[in-house]
Amino acid sequence: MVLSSLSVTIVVPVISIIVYVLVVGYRRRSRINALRKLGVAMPAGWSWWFGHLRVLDEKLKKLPPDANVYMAMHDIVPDHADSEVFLMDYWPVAEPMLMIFGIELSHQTSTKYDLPKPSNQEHSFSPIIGGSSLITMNGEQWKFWRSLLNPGFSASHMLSLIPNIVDAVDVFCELLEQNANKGLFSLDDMTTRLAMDVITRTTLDTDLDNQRNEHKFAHALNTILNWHSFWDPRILLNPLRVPVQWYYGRIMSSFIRGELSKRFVEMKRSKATINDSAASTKKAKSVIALALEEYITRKQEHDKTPLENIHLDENFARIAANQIRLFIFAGNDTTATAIGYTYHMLSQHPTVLAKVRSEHDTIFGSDTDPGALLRQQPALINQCRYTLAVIKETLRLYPPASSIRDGLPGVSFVDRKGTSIPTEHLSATIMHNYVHVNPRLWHRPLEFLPDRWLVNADHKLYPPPGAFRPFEHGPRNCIGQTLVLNEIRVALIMTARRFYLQPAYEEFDALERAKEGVWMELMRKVGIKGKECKVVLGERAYQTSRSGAHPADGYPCRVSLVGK
Ligand code: HEM
Repeated sequence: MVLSSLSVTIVVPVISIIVYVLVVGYRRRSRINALRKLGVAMPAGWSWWFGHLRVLDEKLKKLPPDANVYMAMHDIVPDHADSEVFLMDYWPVAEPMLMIFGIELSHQTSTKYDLPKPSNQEHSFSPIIGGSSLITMNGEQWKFWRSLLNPGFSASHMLSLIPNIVDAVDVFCELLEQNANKGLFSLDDMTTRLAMDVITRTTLDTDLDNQRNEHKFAHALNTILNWHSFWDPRILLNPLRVPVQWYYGRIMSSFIRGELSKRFVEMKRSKATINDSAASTKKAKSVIALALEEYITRKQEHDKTPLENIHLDENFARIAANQIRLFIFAGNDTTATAIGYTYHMLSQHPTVLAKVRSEHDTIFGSDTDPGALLRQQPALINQCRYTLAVIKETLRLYPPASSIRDGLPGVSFVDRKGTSIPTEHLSATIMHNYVHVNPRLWHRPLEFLPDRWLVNADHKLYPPPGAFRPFEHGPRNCIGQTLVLNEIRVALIMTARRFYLQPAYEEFDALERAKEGVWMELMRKVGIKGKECKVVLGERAYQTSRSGAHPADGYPCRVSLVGK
């Protein structure tokens, strides 16, 4: 009797789970079949049991294990040039996804239908960001926060923050000088620390001095990121992951909440003394200070609350802290990568580097301190048109991010062949890497040609509207794009004529081989261990899957002083 009730307790749930999996599985597989019948493009090799996972696995096997997963699409993309989209079915691991690499479908995703951010994104980002934030919000909540934060990122306000960037780049120069004519160092590590200092200075008005010594806040974020993955079961199932991320999340949170409270008190004080000339000639306000100012103004005007009675509402403070964590997360790796690849491109194209230097000589003079000039006249960066062209061309070839959205019931895309694709139950990703080198859109797509950003609209090289989208288009475009373009320009203006940076991968690989020892060498010689693939599409500094698509192995590099 006991045995039979026990078996009922075990067998019934097990059978229910199996039936549930079969029913859900059947329904999902049938949807893919229906899409196939509609003519939706998808790579060959689809299986009823594993969707396109085996196709993906075959492609990934040809790449280094840390290569960016989008690289696996390289052979598949040309097969779908007529539709400029294909469906990858990640069953049973994830939702099927439309992989987009044309302008029209990108426009439908980001602008025409402005599809929502994936519903599970908030949960995946939560250990890093702490909860709800701009990048995962939708609807009215997103509108409220975006309108509050937009003024802080406006072009004119960003210009007023150039001196903060110059301060951080000054430290970067000091560290490059210390490394000059010495051993190998990781450029990626240095640009990541620089980007962190710039973001915290500009968004929070806090100097972490993280470039000289890793700050506890940066350490906490890096540790959380090291324990984070969107998909890797080895990380996700590790029982230590949750407590580690919780512990370091608390460190980040308490630091930001402390800084936020300080800024709030400062803002109230400055508002109370608004007519005091000493207060009004203060230095430029950080992004969050402007948001707090707007928050106080709204409280005063809408709720008629007197200034002295305004307090930082707990709910507002919690989400504001998440927004700052988001800025630091969204802006740190991506910007660091963009700076690093810009130096890489200059190192590979000496004539371009010469033109950049000559532009800086013309605008800043050949023997002045460009940092000091920029502090006084930040608008000078807008005269550096060729420098900007170099940065854009780098972002075209090495975009650090992509865009993922959820489909909606009733919304159908139309691909270039005219096929209608119902988006319900699908996700859609705009693959910047492939939109940016789509040969239908770009002339000489794989070549690094900054001049394409300076030619007239009737020139063959002229970029077609909507084809360049590293920061995405539409209402959910990147709020930090002006900051990024300013930061890289300032970095180049202050370094390009002073330093000469060269990648040192061959040397790095030789050192790594030497560390492996005799045993591994023997295994390779007899063929037990295969030859390691370290190049992707001819590039040793290939983009990896680390958030922001960092260059492989941290971009080992050497630096020397120009003319010495
Ligand atoms: C090279 C550097 C950067 C690149 C390539 C980049 C790229 C992007 C892209 C593609 C999106 C849209 C994502 C989507 O559609 O799902 C985005 C959104 C966003 N980015 Fe950036 N980003 C960069 C730097 C920054 C910086 C420095 C900040 C902040 C200081 C920042 C803050 C944000 C935020 C808050 C959003 C969400 C905007 C919204 O949904 O309203 N990003 N970024």
